[in-house]
Amino acid sequence: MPAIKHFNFAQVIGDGAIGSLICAGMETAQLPYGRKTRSTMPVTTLETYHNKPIQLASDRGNCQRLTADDLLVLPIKVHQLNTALDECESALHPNTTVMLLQNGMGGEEIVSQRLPQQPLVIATTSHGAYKDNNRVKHTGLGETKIGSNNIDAGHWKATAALQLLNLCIGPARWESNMTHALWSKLAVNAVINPLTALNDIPNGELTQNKYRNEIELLCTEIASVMHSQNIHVSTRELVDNCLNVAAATAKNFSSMHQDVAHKRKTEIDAINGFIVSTAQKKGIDVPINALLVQKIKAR
Ligand SMILES: NC(=O)C1=CN([C@@H]2O[C@H](COP(=O)(O)OP(=O)(O)OC[C@H]3O[C@@H](n4cnc5c(N)ncnc54)[C@H](OP(=O)(O)O)[C@@H]3O)[C@@H](O)[C@H]2O)C=CC1
Ligand SMILES: CC(C)(CO)C(=O)C(=O)O
Repeated sequence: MPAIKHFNFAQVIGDGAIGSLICAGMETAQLPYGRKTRSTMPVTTLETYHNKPIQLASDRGNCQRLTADDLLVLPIKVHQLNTALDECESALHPNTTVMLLQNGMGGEEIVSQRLPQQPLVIATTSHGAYKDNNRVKHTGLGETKIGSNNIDAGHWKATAALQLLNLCIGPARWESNMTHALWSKLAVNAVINPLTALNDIPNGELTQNKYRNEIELLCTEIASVMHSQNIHVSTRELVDNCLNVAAATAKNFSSMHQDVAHKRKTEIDAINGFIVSTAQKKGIDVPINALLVQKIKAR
């Protein structure tokens, strides 16, 4: 069997929760990586799920010059992508692979409009991590899906990206239909994130009966928008999936809950906002999603 080719170097943008998990995986596997951070107190340590501390490589303020055999990892929010690309675009080779890793939609469009020829892989993860000053704690084990609309699964860059994610936030698997995987995750985030943020509750509380009606109405809207994108799921499947994730992450406070609590910009535009704008284009009414966008923005 031929040896797997790795990326020569991975440039990770930010020292966020998920980015730090990825760096810790590369640190452990002794793969070359760099971090571009901008905080006054950058993350130095990742505490693993089993409480083992891993020291991360020192950060640098700039993106390093990257070659065709390197990887740019963007584990940042959709609304942070344009700034990151402004800062990194000139450091990219036309064949540097770019990896997107975030909740919500719109990231692929931003990157492919700005860098239409760039090899691009898109990933979504259900691992949980929490950033507290200069430490990140791996709080929940999950899995990661990855796919691409411009690299074949057999290309070495696809294999290398999958291998990297398996080392850092595995188990990871290649999805031939990433659009489907992203919509499924979007549906979960569109229910759990705003409802936990607005009701100030951990994820597990959403399994209580008093939230069931709102969750069902929300999932009915989301299922009809997904249907308009040729993704055929029933309201029942969406509700069950949301409740399963809420139960599996019962003690977690969702990322939107944390953003609201810390008065940070939320990802509502890339989550429920994306559902609303997709629905508008198709002439579908989604009043509950629209109301959640309004309510989160009013926080
Ligand atoms: N944390 C989790 O458990 C999970 C998160 N996700 C998703 O993954 C994505 C990332 O989440 P998470 O890691 O939690 O987010 P964080 O806010 O912890 O991480 C993003 C980090 O990147 C930094 N950053 C953004 N742009 C730049 C830039 N141009 N240069 C340098 N640093 C930059 C931010 O800095 P600053 O603070 O200054 O903005 C921030 O520290 C989100 O879409 C989230 O929804 C998905 C699954 C689970
Ligand atoms: C899966 C879930 C809801 C876990 O909290 C999440 O992705 C988030 O908080 O953004």
